Amino acid sequence: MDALDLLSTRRSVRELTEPAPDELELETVFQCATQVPDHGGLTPWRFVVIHGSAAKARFRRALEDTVVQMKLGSESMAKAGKVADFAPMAIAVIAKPATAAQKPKPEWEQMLSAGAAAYAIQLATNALGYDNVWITGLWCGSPVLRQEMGCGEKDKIIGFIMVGTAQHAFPKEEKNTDLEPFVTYW
Ligand SMILES: Cc1cc2nc3c(=O)[nH]c(=O)nc-3n(C[C@H](O)[C@H](O)[C@H](O)COP(=O)(O)O)c2cc1C
Repeated sequence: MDALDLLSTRRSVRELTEPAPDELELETVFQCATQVPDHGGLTPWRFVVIHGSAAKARFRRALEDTVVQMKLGSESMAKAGKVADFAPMAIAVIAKPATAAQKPKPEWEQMLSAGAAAYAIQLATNALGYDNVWITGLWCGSPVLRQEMGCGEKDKIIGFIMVGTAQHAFPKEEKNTDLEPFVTYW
């Protein structure tokens, strides 16, 4: 797919089913995710792939334990189930600021690099023919998920890229944004 076509027609998809990328395709996806701009070469990102029945069961348990631990109630428990079943694959993107680096860069810059990595995962999976959506919700702040994913104090789960194949065909058209409010030419 032409790069500009991909960038100008990308859409999030919320109804996702099998198939999801295989191991070889994931290698490509993470090669793309790790080519993002990265001031100082600090590699401030980590990725956790949740795929397959064992991983999905672990994810579900962590989501449900979050609801119990944070006393969030039955509505959130239902949401936890939906997140667990959202897609055949979830990729957690964790911003891992290298604060102890010899020449650290501001944390906000490192967060943005992780955000770029998340977007690269979206674009790369799209380019491979899959669909996805980036979600966050209260799950990103979950102490259970943070611990399960080995987050340090400064680390932030910045999203879960839910990946699979669109259940229904959908039109891919350019958004044709009215650019006037967003762009100034000096
Ligand atoms: C950091 C971030 C967090 C998001 N969190 C959620 C979320 O928790 N739930 C949700 O439905 N959409 C969430 N979205 C929005 C969707 O990923 C998507 O971008 C939005 O629905 C617009 O669709 P589009 O990407 O096709 O334009 C989030 C987007 C970003 C960038």
